[in-house]
Amino acid sequence: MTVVDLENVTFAYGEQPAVRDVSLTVAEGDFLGLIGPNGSGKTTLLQLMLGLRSPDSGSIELFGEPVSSFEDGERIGYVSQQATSGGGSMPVTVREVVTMGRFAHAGHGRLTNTDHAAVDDALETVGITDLADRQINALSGGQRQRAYIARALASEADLLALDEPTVGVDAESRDAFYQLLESLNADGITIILIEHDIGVVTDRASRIACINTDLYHHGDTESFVESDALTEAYGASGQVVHHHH
Ligand SMILES: Nc1ncnc2c1ncn2[C@@H]1O[C@H](COP(=O)(O)OP(=O)(O)OP(=O)(O)O)[C@@H](O)[C@H]1O
Repeated sequence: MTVVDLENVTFAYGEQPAVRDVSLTVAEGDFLGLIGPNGSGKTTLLQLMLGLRSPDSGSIELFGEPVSSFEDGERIGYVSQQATSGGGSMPVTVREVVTMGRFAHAGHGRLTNTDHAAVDDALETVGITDLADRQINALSGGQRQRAYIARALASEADLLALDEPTVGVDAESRDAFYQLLESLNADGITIILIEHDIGVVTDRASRIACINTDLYHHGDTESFVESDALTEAYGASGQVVHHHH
């Protein structure tokens, strides 16, 4: 089954396109690494895929339907850069954040036992049961990311989209975090991951999309490693791996 299908998608903020004529598909069960230099359109492309931005031209389907027909958050867990960087000062607990993932299921009624069980399961899966009653803003970066993943799991998302989720996370937590992603992927959740560390992407992802406004590569990780796409997309600057902060 095709989860995301982009055909000839172009998007510009002003005159200059951020994403140009990109066509690609993400299949159920894929672990897609989305890479490219700074400002190359990765976040924009991800937001287009999720229906958070409308393309200037081209078409986008999610789960075989036009992306515009999807309700906010339906079937999708999106962990944005802002979500994990600790922005927002809402005094909410981890349990409340994860419970928000159930609102689509609970409708306007009260949360059922099934909802509470789904929240407990999600907290358990990502290993933060002991943090459930802490304020979300009092967590470390890595713990906060797990909380947002748990929210996606509680919503029974089929697709998890993450935008540089390990910025500011120490190496050990980062490794554990990517192991969690791999095990979720093995359980059948489709993953799209923006990550600036190319070594991490080629180690973990089954497929790679490499962009710099234009799409330079889309295919399995092995064919990417053997191709010239990396040097072509990153240009002569030689800036292959960059670090934020
Ligand atoms: N809201 C916006 N308004 C205007 N221009 C924008 C906006 N967001 C992004 N851009 C521009 O569009 C281009 C693509 O940005 P985008 O954030 O998609 O790239 P990115 O690959 O995710 O970057 P990074 O790796 O630095 O996070 C950049 O040139 C950026 O300056």
